[in-house]
Amino acid sequence: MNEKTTAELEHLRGLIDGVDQQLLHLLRKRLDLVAQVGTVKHGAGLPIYAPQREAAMLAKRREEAKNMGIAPQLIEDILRRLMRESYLNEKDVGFKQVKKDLGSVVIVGGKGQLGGLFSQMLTLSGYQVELLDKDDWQQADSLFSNAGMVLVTVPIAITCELIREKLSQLPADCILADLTSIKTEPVNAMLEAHSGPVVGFHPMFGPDVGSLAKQVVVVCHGREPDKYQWLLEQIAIWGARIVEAEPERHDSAMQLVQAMRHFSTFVYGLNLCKEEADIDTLLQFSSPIYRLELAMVGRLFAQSPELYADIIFAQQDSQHAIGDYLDNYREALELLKRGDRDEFIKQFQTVAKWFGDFAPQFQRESRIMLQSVNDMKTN
Ligand SMILES: O=C(O)C(=O)C[C@]1(C(=O)O)C=C[C@@H](O)C=C1
Repeated sequence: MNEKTTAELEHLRGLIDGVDQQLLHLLRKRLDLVAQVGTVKHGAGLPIYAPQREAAMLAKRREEAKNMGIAPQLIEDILRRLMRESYLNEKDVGFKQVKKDLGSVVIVGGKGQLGGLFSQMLTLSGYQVELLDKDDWQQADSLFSNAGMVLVTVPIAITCELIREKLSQLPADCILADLTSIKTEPVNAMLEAHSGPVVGFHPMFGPDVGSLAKQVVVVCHGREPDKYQWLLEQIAIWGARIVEAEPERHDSAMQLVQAMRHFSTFVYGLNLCKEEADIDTLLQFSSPIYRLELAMVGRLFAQSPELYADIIFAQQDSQHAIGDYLDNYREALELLKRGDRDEFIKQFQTVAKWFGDFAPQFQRESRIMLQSVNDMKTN
């Protein structure tokens, strides 16, 4: 680089620094306004997530961006990231308490991660939360006697046994609820153990989400839904979307969504490990989609083996789904071995037709994710 180029670049980069600093001031201003919105919403009991406001705002800003010669997707990306920040900041102001006269909430397994998240959300909403873990059972009776709700979030393998053995003497009007990722057996166990209100939940997210905005919580009704309607409203105020499901329908969908997904991810990691693949080299040669795939597989192994063993082994029926997958894999491998390219293309087209409009939709969504993966690269 000659001196003139260096000087020109330095000058321009100085101007860019100035613009970025102005952006910081604008961000500060926006965060302060969002905090005020949070306080107003907290007072009025409005949900953190306001989808109509978001859609209207994004549409307007996209239009304005276009008129200014700025890519509409750029402002959309920036605003979506900012709104993620809003969900986190608004959360800290606290939430309206829907049910004032509940008594305490006892979270059984409250020292686990998911229990911790629900404890935080309930506390931020003004409820008195008591945590009961395996070492504090001597306090159980006194905690249960004042409980308006008992929320069970222990490993799946011991959930039903714990419900049957430890939760059959709750006050009659106490709500019994659980957060287990399978629903049929825990909901039945709760209905057998307790004669009062019963409800099963499955939060469709991990405990590290930060905010519940836009997350999904599946609810399986047990008994006396009018007694726990307030809780559904409370969860909606936290920003989550409630999806109602019959326990059996939930569990059969979970075989595909969870047990099989996690199992094939496990096998993928197992295969890399047995093949002694060198992750550094794989990353060096990886396209964004492969990096994303590696991240999805690798993140499994950063978590608790017991948790995943529980999820996979809890559903006996998932063996069928996994078996079917293996059969399809084997048949597809035969195709490859036969060199039957035409049949591969035919089957590809059949699947593409079956995906229908979802295929291009997923392509659009994943393009944005892949661009983010690329943005994360530092070398
Ligand atoms: O306008 C609101 O209701 C806000 O909470 C602010 C905001 C934003 O950051 O602009 C954040 C979350 C909502 O989903 C919509 C918009």
